[in-house]
Amino acid sequence: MNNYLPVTILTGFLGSGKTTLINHLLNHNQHEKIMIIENEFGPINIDSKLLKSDRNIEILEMTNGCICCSVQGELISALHHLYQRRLNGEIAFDRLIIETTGLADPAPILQAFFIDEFIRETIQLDAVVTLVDCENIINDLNEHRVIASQIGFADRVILTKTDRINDDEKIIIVKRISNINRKATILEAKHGQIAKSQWLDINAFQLNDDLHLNNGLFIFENDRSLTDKSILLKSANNLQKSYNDEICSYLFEAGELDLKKIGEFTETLIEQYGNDMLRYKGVLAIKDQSQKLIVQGVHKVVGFDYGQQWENEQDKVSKFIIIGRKLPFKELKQKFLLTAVNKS
Ligand SMILES: Nc1nc2c(ncn2[C@@H]2O[C@H](COP(=O)(O)OP(=O)(O)OP(=O)(O)O)[C@@H](O)[C@H]2O)c(=O)[nH]1
Repeated sequence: MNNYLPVTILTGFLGSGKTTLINHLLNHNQHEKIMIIENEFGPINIDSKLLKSDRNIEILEMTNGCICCSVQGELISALHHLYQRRLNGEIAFDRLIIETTGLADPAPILQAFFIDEFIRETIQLDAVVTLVDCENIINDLNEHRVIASQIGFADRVILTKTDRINDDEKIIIVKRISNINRKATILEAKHGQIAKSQWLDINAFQLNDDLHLNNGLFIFENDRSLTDKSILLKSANNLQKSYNDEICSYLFEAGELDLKKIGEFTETLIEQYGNDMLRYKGVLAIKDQSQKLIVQGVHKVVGFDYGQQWENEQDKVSKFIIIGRKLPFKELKQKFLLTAVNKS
């Protein structure tokens, strides 16, 4: 065991299948030891009873309230404590999963990883994984705002209970989720069955140039390569329904950009709208620069870095995606386009 400690935030509304997924992971992952932080409302944590006790699992329960509103500080000190005990050899585990209560907005949980310097430097936030209960999602989305937020923050959305719906219903659900979050890869798990490589060790918070935009459901052909299950969605092309979800994806595209102008645009954007920007990522082509400029952020926490080289001139297209709450899309698009270099 080394000091490297990856953390996955697992969210999903009440009954969406979080415990079922973890149980499946534990049954098929004998080599790794997993620490789980569970957070439920109320004084008794029922979930830990449902999780099969196993040698390769330790559960830390946080039952004083919801992580998201009252115990962010408690989460931070729990993370410090766990890390230190692991370092001292008092407990051994290879990864940590934070299973949130179904009612939690992931924002404050995510923020804990950025606001605390010690955590930022020692613990690697791997990804936010959100489960969606396909049997109930359409009704629940309209009634519980937190679900759109859980989907909006996700790097992976895993559909559950797909055995309870037909393909047409699945298409509608996939479209609705894509409308909210076009950056997350949408996958499927029946009764928790999904390979761990599909939702663990994603490295979603590393500054890399992977800006994968989803248009549908994905399956993994082998361990890592994603294949668009487009057949399922072709029949849905005429489904042009627009949704009124508060949170949705905004995509900006242009050619080469002026570094100073895009810097100013991003700064103003974050200053004005950072609170309403759940996640965002840009892979940008900068004039006279052979490397891709990567921008990635959560609310007002943003990181910039140069990534790989562009392979050839024709590929130099700048893409910037924001998953946000009620942003003035037309106005922002116009401002983004103004940062482009005029080629004439
Ligand atoms: N039909 C069907 N049922 C499922 C599937 N996945 C989970 N379930 C069932 O859904 C119910 C809720 O699953 P849990 O894993 O307890 O969900 P949870 O997200 O941990 O629930 P909370 O802790 O209440 O938020 C259980 O009865 C599961 O057996 C699935 O793919 N298909």
